[in-house]
Amino acid sequence: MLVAGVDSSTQSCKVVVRDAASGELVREGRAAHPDGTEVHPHAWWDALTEAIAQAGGLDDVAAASVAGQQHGMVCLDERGEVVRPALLWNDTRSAGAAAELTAELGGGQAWADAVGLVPVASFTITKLRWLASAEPANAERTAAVCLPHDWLTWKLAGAGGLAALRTDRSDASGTGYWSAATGEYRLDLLRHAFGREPVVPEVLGPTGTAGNLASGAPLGPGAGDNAAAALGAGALPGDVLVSIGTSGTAFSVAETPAADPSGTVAGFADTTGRFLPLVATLNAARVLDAVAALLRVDHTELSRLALSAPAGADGLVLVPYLEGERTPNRPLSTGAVHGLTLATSTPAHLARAAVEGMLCALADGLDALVGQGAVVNRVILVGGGARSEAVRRIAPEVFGAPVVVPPPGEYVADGAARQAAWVALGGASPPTWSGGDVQSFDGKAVPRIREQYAAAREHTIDRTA
Ligand SMILES: Nc1ncnc2c1ncn2[C@@H]1O[C@H](COP(=O)(O)OP(=O)(O)O)[C@@H](O)[C@H]1O
Ligand SMILES: O=C(CO)[C@@H](O)[C@H](O)COP(=O)(O)O
Repeated sequence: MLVAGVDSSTQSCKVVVRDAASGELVREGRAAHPDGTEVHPHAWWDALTEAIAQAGGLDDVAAASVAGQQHGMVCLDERGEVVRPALLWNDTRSAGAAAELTAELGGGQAWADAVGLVPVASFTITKLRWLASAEPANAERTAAVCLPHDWLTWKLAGAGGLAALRTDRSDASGTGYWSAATGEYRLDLLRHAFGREPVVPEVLGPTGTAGNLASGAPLGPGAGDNAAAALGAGALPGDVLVSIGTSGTAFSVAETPAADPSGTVAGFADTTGRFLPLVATLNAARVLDAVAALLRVDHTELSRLALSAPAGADGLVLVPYLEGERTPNRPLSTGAVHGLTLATSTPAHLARAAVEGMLCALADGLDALVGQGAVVNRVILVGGGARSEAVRRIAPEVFGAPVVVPPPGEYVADGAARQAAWVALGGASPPTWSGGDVQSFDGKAVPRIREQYAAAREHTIDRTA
């Protein structure tokens, strides 16, 4: 029996077809998404269609699930047409709306108590407030609001009217108007932010059916991409996953919901009925892409250069806020390089500083997770950036914990496929799939890297345009 999993992530769409019982990879496909922080959902549909065709189609799968980038605002009119291009999780134009909403409810503690998170520009609720004030005509036409994975699932199921929209706990928990702790929508907060109450998707449990493919096979509830990665990588208690994709994320599966009034840790839900406390940065793999482009080298050479410089890069520090930042909440910030001397003005030092700076921002996130009760026995590194040898070797020096890297793979799409297998096979828990051999990296912590980063990270300037 075959099942399919989809990862509609920021930069691309990936489809895997796996054996439901063993997890063995049978077929796969992928297609690129357009650049930008505002993307028309039709571009995701085109990429999904292409990736499905590459993967040999879905006619023979017993179930399928879609995972996707979180938080993106997809507005639909009464007929189910898309009202405007979606604002993605990394679009910072709603930063002002986030500050307004936080103040209006009485601050971070009130939001953490209500929905387990404190508004920042990434979250859907702030984008809806922005829409209501910046584009009132589009807000007026909006009859329903959903997320990228909800919309793609709905399309695969035949787009049968707004009442057919479905979502899952993990993605609902990133909207700002659904509480992981209570499992209920906070439609009062949605109304407060948007001025009225559009249709929102029904939230399914871990193996609920969101609709059916043309073949009649069920579609699982799907998931936010980070929750799907946790399922795909088979994270255990004491594991913290760090994903280095377009976003950098650090998260763990927890038995109790998080409610961090500082907003650093978001109290999301997972795919199994548990919780997923998570810290996200806006700047991860693309920092390495940018520095590789600057140095006119590919990723293999960037990695070689980084590993040829000493730990700490002789004091050269790169603060990686190239896209503004979400954690810490500095949407207008730019990146910075500190510690330039004649000796540190080399490609190797800059490459090392880029890897260290990107990882230091994530290490700050790990500290925050520990502050919310997470135990870090080991870090599981996934995402495109985890393919870099320099990232793998430098990560334990920065994180101060052993790092394991599962075999290169599409862990988000795999998590979606594992959810689909759970839907197809039934049972109290998802099927056990063997994950393959992990590589372990046990380098000793080098505290100086984080100390010099901590001294440098406040010294940035805001963008002027
Ligand atoms: N060997 C590598 N070293 C560093 N970065 C890499 C490497 N291979 C891919 N990447 C980067 O990983 C990113 C894609 O990772 P992925 O996890 O698929 O992102 P997303 O899920 O956000 O679309 C791209 O920015 C890509 O350039
Ligand atoms: O906003 C978040 C998590 O809160 C991001 O992690 C998005 O879910 C995008 O993920 P990638 O495309 O970078 O994997």
